[in-house]
Amino acid sequence: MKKARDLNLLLKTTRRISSTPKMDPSDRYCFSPILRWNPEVENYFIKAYGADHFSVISKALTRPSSYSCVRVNTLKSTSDAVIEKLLKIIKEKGFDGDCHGKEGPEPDENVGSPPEESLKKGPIVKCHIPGLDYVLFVKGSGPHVIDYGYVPGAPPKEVIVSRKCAEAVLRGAQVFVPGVLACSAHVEKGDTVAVSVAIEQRNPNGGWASGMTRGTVLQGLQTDPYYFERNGLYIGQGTTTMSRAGLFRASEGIAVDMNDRVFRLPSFYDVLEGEIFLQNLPSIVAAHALDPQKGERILDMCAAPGGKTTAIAILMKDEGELVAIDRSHNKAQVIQKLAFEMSLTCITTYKLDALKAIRQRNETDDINTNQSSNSLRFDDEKASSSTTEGFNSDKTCKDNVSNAIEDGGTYVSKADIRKAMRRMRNGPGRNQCLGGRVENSKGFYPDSFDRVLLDAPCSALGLRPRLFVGEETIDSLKRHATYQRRMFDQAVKLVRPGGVIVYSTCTINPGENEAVVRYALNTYKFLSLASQNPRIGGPGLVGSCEFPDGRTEEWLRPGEENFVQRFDPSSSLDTIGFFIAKFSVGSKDV
Ligand SMILES: C[S@@+](CC[C@H](N)C(=O)[O-])C[C@H]1O[C@@H](n2cnc3c(N)ncnc32)[C@H](O)[C@@H]1O
Repeated sequence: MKKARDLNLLLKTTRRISSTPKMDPSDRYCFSPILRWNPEVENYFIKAYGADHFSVISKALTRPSSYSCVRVNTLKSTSDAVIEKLLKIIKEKGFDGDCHGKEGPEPDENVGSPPEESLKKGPIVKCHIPGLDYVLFVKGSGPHVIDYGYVPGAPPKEVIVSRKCAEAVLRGAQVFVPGVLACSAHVEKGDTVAVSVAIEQRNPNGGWASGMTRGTVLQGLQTDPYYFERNGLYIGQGTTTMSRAGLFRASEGIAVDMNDRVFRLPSFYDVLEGEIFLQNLPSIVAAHALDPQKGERILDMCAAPGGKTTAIAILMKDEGELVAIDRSHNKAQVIQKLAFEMSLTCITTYKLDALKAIRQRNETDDINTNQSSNSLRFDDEKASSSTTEGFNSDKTCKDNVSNAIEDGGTYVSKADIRKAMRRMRNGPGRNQCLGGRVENSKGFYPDSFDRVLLDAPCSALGLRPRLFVGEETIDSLKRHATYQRRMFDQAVKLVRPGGVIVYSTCTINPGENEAVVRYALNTYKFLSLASQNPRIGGPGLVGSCEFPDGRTEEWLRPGEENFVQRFDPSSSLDTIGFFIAKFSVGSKDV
């Protein structure tokens, strides 16, 4: 009876509806997004994975993993202590950590495949991979069918948010004012609203746009523009913190306080700061693959926000020198702050373009040195990190400056000494952050690192949840790969013979993964693929792909596939899409 009535409603609607598949209006509230790809990119991925597998990957990308992965700072705490604290937080504050007083969900057996069978035993378990018992999995659940209070003819009040906002909400965030695009008429502060997402649609000139004007008034009826585009795109229910007028007048703040989301994942934002770090499992595995050792000099070439940097520092037991660079000053500050919070002192952070990371041996501008590794340590790091320790006399400053010079065994100009003393006296100034000032660097000498991690900027086509990926074209994917090769060239120069390079990305694109490995092996005969520990990802792609323009992209050759790790978002590990390759560096004379 209800179905017949709803069908009648459907039939009464406009021309637009006749081209839309008919569905029960209440079905529109079941979360079932379809990822839209650029057609050429879709064809390319279908060639790589096969149509069926690619469709499963595509679907997995629209959902978050069914668990959160927490890395314990073992220099400050233990897994057991953290489990105890997190369980207490969940009990006191509710599962989303937002103090709504909600109970955590009962373990739900139908939420995909968690990484460990043992997740069924409770909401938090230790990772069973040998050496990774400091990694904790906190179980989430979903997709849930939320009762939005749909009544035919009297639809629930609604808020439509931007796609980026929705992706964040699915990961546990609130709806912030800038993310709100449209809202029902007569919404008041404290109203319960159904939250859905406006996703980019193809427009007549071939581009993509959500086409929604901010401030649109929704009736919630099928005559609303965008009504049908949002079938299956409802992401949760929340309470408005302001009226409709306020939502579009304000420029910041929480707009909708989410009460329920289609995926319930623990949000440990701002919880146990310095003691834990929320990080994807493959990223932690990448730090292990690098196999950093105490006392070594290691470079993290694209380090912000510092997730892998801090994981590496902990594996080094905070002994040695870990140089973390990022092109963006603000992002480099985030690394510095994180290192400070985690009490990691072996990390030196610089703002530096990795493409200009090589410093020639004859460069003498303001520092002369005959040793390769520590030349920038005094002026960039020691002086500034000392600043945070609160030196208050010129004598102390001078002593520290002198010690720093002696430590590094380098010549430092008087101007540098004056600058360092000023910094120590004055404390943090402009551009400084918790953890000290982030300096620019002039680069590093060739062969000056034992190990290099190149966690390259990429198309990020492995990150989850993604609700739209149509912006990536074959050309844009090619540009990412070109950039990665140029970065790899720098990594090869900076690592010493006998050293190690780990290359990683968070994309499923073989052009940025296997094809970069092929480039590396073809170009640098002294590189060889090395085995990784742990190895929990799947094998790499072997073969090649021909593009319509005649270009051929070569991937791995038989025998190479088991040296790399490919994390498939649709696999039972239920991680983001990720790729890791490890290279041993032989003698560069060959
Ligand atoms: C994939 S993210 C790195 C994530 C990081 N490794 C982590 O685990 O937290 C890539 C980073 O590369 C940085 N980046 C992009 N181009 C760069 C360049 N030319 N030099 C240095 N950093 C660059 C970006 O600012 C971004 O922070």
